[in-house]
Formats: sequence, C-alpha cells, structure tokens
Amino acid sequence: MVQSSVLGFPRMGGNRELKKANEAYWADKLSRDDLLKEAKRLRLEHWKIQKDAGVDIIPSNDFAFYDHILDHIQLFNAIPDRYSKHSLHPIDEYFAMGRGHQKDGVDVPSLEMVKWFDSNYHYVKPTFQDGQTFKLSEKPKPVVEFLEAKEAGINTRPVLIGPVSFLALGKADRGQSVDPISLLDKLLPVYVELLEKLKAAGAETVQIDEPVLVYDLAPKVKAAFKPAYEKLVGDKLPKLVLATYFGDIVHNFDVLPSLQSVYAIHIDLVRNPEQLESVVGQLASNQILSAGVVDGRNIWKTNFKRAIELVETAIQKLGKDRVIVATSSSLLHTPHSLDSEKKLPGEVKEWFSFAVQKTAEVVTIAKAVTDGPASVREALEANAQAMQSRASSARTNNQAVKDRQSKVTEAMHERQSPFPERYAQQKTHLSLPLFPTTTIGSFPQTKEIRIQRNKFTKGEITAAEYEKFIEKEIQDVIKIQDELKLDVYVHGEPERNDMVQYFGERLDGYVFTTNGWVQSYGSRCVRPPIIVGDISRPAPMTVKESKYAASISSKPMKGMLTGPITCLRWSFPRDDVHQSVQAQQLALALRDEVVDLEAAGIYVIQVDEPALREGLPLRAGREREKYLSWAVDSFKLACAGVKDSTQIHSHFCYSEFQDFFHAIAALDADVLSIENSKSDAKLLKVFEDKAYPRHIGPGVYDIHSPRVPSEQEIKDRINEMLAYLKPEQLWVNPDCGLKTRQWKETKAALTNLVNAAIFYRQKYAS
Ligand SMILES: CN1c2c(nc(N)[nH]c2=O)NC[C@@H]1CNc1ccc(C(=O)N[C@@H](CCC(=O)N[C@@H](CCC(=O)N[C@@H](CCC(=O)O)C(=O)O)C(=O)O)C(=O)O)cc1
Ligand SMILES: N[C@@H](CCS)C(=O)O
Ligand SMILES: [Zn+2]
Repeated sequence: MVQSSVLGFPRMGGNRELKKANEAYWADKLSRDDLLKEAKRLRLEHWKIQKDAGVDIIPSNDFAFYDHILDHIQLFNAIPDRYSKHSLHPIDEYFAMGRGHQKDGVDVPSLEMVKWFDSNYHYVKPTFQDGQTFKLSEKPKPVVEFLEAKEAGINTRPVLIGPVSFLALGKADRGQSVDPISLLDKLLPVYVELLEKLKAAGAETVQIDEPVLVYDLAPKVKAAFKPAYEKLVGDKLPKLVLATYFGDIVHNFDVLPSLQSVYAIHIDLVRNPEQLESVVGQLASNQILSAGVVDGRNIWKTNFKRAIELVETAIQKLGKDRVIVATSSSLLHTPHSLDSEKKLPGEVKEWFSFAVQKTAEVVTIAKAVTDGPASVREALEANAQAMQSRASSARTNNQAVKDRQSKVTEAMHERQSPFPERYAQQKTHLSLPLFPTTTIGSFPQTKEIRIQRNKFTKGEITAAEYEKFIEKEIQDVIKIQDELKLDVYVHGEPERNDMVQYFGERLDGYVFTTNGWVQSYGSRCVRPPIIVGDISRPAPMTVKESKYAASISSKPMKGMLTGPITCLRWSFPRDDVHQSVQAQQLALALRDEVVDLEAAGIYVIQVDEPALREGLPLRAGREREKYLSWAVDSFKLACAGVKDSTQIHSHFCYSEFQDFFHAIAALDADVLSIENSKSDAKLLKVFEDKAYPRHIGPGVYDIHSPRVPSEQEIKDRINEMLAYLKPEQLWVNPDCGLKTRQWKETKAALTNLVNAAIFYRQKYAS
C-alpha cells in the first residue's frame, strides 16, 4: 500500500487564532496558561483535520509559537547568555529571542531573522558562541507534542530540523569566530538523546529535514552528513525520513551514500520532477522514496494526472511499499482552508487548493495508485474538469497586455542620463542636507486604521467617509514628521492593508481571498493575492494619497510603490506562464504609476524590491544570471519613465548582497535603503570594494522589535557604516517600514535617529 503523508501543517489556525493569542499574551491580555491551552487546542484541531482526511503519516512538532528553528534553538539550549542570564520563564525567553524584550529592567534585542530559503517565511537564525555547548531541554517539545497527539489517539511522525541544516543555517554571534559546522560533534549526542526519547515515547519514524541539501554546499558541510547520519541511525532510534525541499539534490549525490542507512528520502517533485529518476537510481535496495507531488508553496490544485504519472514511475522502479505520496514541503506556506472563501468567483475557486484541501489531495493520489484510478474516479474527473476550465478560461488572457509587451524596447529600461548628472539635478531640486533622514514608507497601522478599513470593506462606512479618515491619518503623520524634523517625508501608507495585496487589489489579472492568511514571521501574516491572468492597471493606484500628502506639506514627499518582483514573489503567481512574463506585465503597470506620480508633483519615488533576493535561484549558475537579468530589467522598466530630476529610491530588507551585488548596482536606483541593523556592518564592505557610486541608507535600527534603540546605539551604527561609505553617500533610516510598531516606540526611536543624523551632519558640516 502507498501511504499518504503531510510534511507540516500551517500553525495559525483557520481564523489566525495563534496570532491573536500570541499578540494578546504579549500585551498582557492573555495569561500564559491560556496561551498554552490555545496552542494545544490548535494542534489537536490540525491533527484531527489530517486524520479525518485519511492522511496516513501526520506530522507533529510542526507547530511553533513563533518559528520552528527558534524552537530548536531552545530545544538544544543554544541560547545566547544575554537571554538566559535573566531567568525568564522559558516561553518569555523564547519570545525574547524572537522579538526582543524590553520590560522589567531587561533590555535585549532579538536574534537575527532571515528568509527561509526562497519563501516569504522568516526563521530566527541560530547564533553560536566560541565554546558553544548544547543540552537537551528538560521537557523536549517534540516528545511532549508527540505524546499529546498519542493521548488524543493520533499517531504522528515528529518533525525535526536535521543537525547539518541547523548548524549550516546558523552563524557565529557578533564578535565570535566559531564556524557553526565545527559544532557537529557537540550537537550529535543531543540529537541521539532526543531520538531515544522519541523512540521511548513510541515514535516509530521521525522526519528529519535537511533542506540545505538543495544548496551548493561547502565541502565541510557536505562532509558533515556522513558522521551525522552514522550516529543518528540505529536499532534504539526511530527510523528517519530525511526530507529535502525547494530544489533538487542531484548536485549533492555524493552525500547520498552516507544517507543509505536512513529509512526514507523525501524529495520535492513539484519543483524538480526531473530528479526522480536519478534519485531513485541512488537509493539503497530497501530505502523508501517519499515523493513530494502536492505543492506546499502554491495554491493551485494538483494536476492529479501528472502527479499520478510521477508516482507510478517511482512505483514501477521501487514497488508500492517503497513509495510514499507526500506534500512537496510543509504546507506552512499555504493558507488554511478554501472553505472559508465565500467571495472568490466560483469558476476560479475550483482551480485552488489550500492546506486542508491539499491533505485530501495526497490521500486521493495515494489511493489512486494503491487501489487503481477507478477507486477515486469521481475525484479524478472533477480534477480533470478543473484543469480544463482553467486552461480554457477567458480570465487568463488579455491581448492588449500581450501587444504592449511586444512593443517594449531596450531604451525603455534606461534613465535619460547617468547618475552624476541626475544627482546634480536632484540636489538642486530637492535641497537635501548631508545625512538626509527618511523612513521606509509605512507608519504604525493602528487598531483604529484596521477597524475603519474593515468597516469600509464591509460597507459600514462610505468611500467618502473612509477617504476622509485616510486624509486625517495622512495629516497626522505629516505633523509628526514635522515634529521629528525628518527630511524626506512619506504619507505613511495608512490606506494599504499590505504592500502587495493593496496593489493586487487594484490590478486586473488578480483575485484575492478574504481569509487566505499565510504566516510571514512570528505572529505576522500576509494574504497573498493570486495572479490568475495577464496583468494590467485599469487606473492609478496610489496617486490620490501621495498627491494629497504633497499638497499639505512643503517637504519632499516620497511616493511609495511595491516593485514588480516583490508583487510577483509575494503573490501566488501563475504556474502556466513564465514568471519573467508576469514580472514584465507588472513592470508596465508600475511604469504608468511612476509616471503618473511624477506628473502629480511627486519627485521622490521609492519602488520597494525586498523580494528581489528571494527570487534568486537557490544555486549559483546560469539560472541565477537569467533570473537576475529579467528581474533587474523589470525594475528598470518600471522606473525609467521619469525625468533626471526625479529621484528613484529602492528598498531591500532581508537581503544579503554579496552574492548578487552586481544586480543591485545594475538597478541604477538613485538611493537604496537596505536592512542592516542586525548584520555586521562589514557586510557593507562590498559597497566600498565595488566603489558603489550612488546613495545608500543602511537601516540603523531593527523595526521588528518594539525595543527603542538609544541615540548612542544609532550613532555607533552610523559610525560603523562610515568605515565603508562616504558621508555624502549616506542616508539615515530604519531597516524597514514601521507598520508593525506602536506610535510610542516609533516616535522615541525616530527622535533618536534624527538626533544621531544631526550629530553627524554637524560633525561633517565643514
Ligand atoms: C515587509 N514584509 C512583508 C512581506 N510580505 C508582504 N506581503 N508584506 C510585507 O509587508 N514579507 C516580508 C516582510 C514581512 N513583514 C510583515 C510585516 C507586517 C505584516 C503585517 O502586519 N501583517 C498583518 C496583516 C496585514 C493586513 O493585511 N491587514 C489587513 C487586515 C487586517 C485584519 O487582520 N483585520 C481584521 C479586522 C480588523 C480588526 O478588528 O483589527 C480581520 O480581518 O480579522 C488590513 O489592514 O486591512 C498582521 O496583522 O499579521 C506582515 C508581514
Ligand atoms: N514601504 C514598505 C516597505 C516594506 S518592505 C513599508 O514601509 O512598509
Ligand atoms: Zn522592508
């Protein structure tokens, strides 16, 4: 029999209950006990959904209050002393690492948070010390949650991050020089102890994720697999299913011999179906293949015909008992359930599958290959019908968009003059001081803003009332920026629910969900809009608010747009048209917006591209260069329609620039603001080494934490930056937008930021 398996389930709950519980706990509005109870309720509910769907292999320990890698940091006691020394309750220590802690005399910033592979999920980076040791926590979470499920009558397969990935995804702490992978020998005994405990609790198999196998690996990381999996396999330990996802593992085949004693290998056959044959050829004689054929990263219904063909190919080689049908990755990256979507056009809804539906898909595919297609005939027919309906739908094609794309020229990608000439004009036009201060766009999205928007969406207030409310918000943020004495203002983005969803809702070719939330980091979720057809802009999207803001202030007002790659990557893209085509369609729509903003008197325009890095293929090589070429082109196409005197900014958070700096430089943006406060300023060296000629604002403080940075801290950060950048190049700004913050801490932090900038302005005045 072919078993069905889910690699991980979304944690938030159908109504984002986990988000609400976490945030209430942080605000002292929910007790610790009630938080724990709510988490347990959600875990049980999610296991039950999978059990009722008939899934054979259900994951446990896929739940996390904040992030699963952070869970492992605590599980192995890899907790930096600056957190552990305060003897906080374990859950508060955990949140302190995730989001910082500034309360009751404890003041500690969070650990660094970075992108999870090429997804819009963020993990907390393990941070190691010279002399690092590990110790299993007293009540290991994977054991507790396995027993919790067992007590409810559900046998689960616990999920762990593997030791090689745990170390390779981490870094040495600031000022430390330890190479994380060198800690393997110290870490393995703790894994063995944990696996023994899981076995004793009754876990027969454990899913051990080693997603780093899809990367190009340094030789010492590759070499770590052999000693690791020699120690982690044995009679006294559960059988291991080693899982990889988001790429192929063919280039790391030399690692597979050292993995021949693990029970099963899971591969992502959605992303790389072509790896099937060669991976099957590399398996040991009794090893099992977990075939990831249901997409964990997108919302399109699985094409059953194609998936069954793939699984059948594997069965022909291995036999039914050596194949598991699985999701390609954890379903963490998909929304909870399609059932709560009442407003999607009926035709379109038929094309989608969210987490709950995907669990049913793995079951259907497993049954089809076990008992034959006739056993699931109705499901197969309905699926074929949905595939057909989508392929032939009028929604997907817009000839006018295609015609416009065919007329795009090289010249449309270039500004009129090179940067020095543009800058000379911008300097006179904008009259900015040295060390200009600005923010990244959004100001706090207060409860009141969300309530008014909710009322407007539900029709409880009119468009005119909502517009008036937004204008008042804009007036307020302008007044605050006056008081703070910032240099380049923003309108604060109060009208935007999200920087991608907002644009999706104003573009043709998109549809949106009402409840399709996906966790982005911690308690923060996004509702990615869905690209179903060719994209075009029926009307200006942001001009009204920016123009209004500019009309009530004499300061330069920065217009705020989300760039084509970010719109693409943070939406659920089409899978029937190449992403470069979708990016170009978005670029043309944004180009019109940029030109309209300039015509409306907005002479500084920021086109955010934080997802540019995320779209980068995970392995170096030709595919990367191809991607960068069309991604950079789409940004330039969006921006290049303006005059030299208009200043184009771009913003990047969560980006490591070293490996694609040439692309950042090729964007030709006049000013870049980048996330930097959690990184070592040394990372800026690349800008110095490459003699980056344009202007740059490396973030001076972390906006993900409510913690207020002191003026001195910000001065220190600027001072570090000055080691690599010229004073006349440097802007002073936070790491990212301020939408998740409260006003109190925002004002305090920006006051310190402006004072720090003034200090350096005076210092370099002469
Ligand atoms: C910059 N980042 C972003 C990423 N991806 C995006 N798509 N957008 C981003 O901004 N990726 C990288 C980073 C990740 N950072 C963030 C930062 C902040 C959030 C965030 O704040 N998310 C909000 C939800 C935002 C939203 O869509 N809000 C809507 C709906 C609000 C809502 O929940 N309404 C209630 C009713 C109103 C009430 O009573 O409060 C409801 O529907 O139940 C809106 O404002 O209208 C979050 O709260 O998680 C995400 C990623
Ligand atoms: N302009 C956006 C960028 C976030 S990456 C904001 O300020 O929220
Ligand atoms: Zn940002």
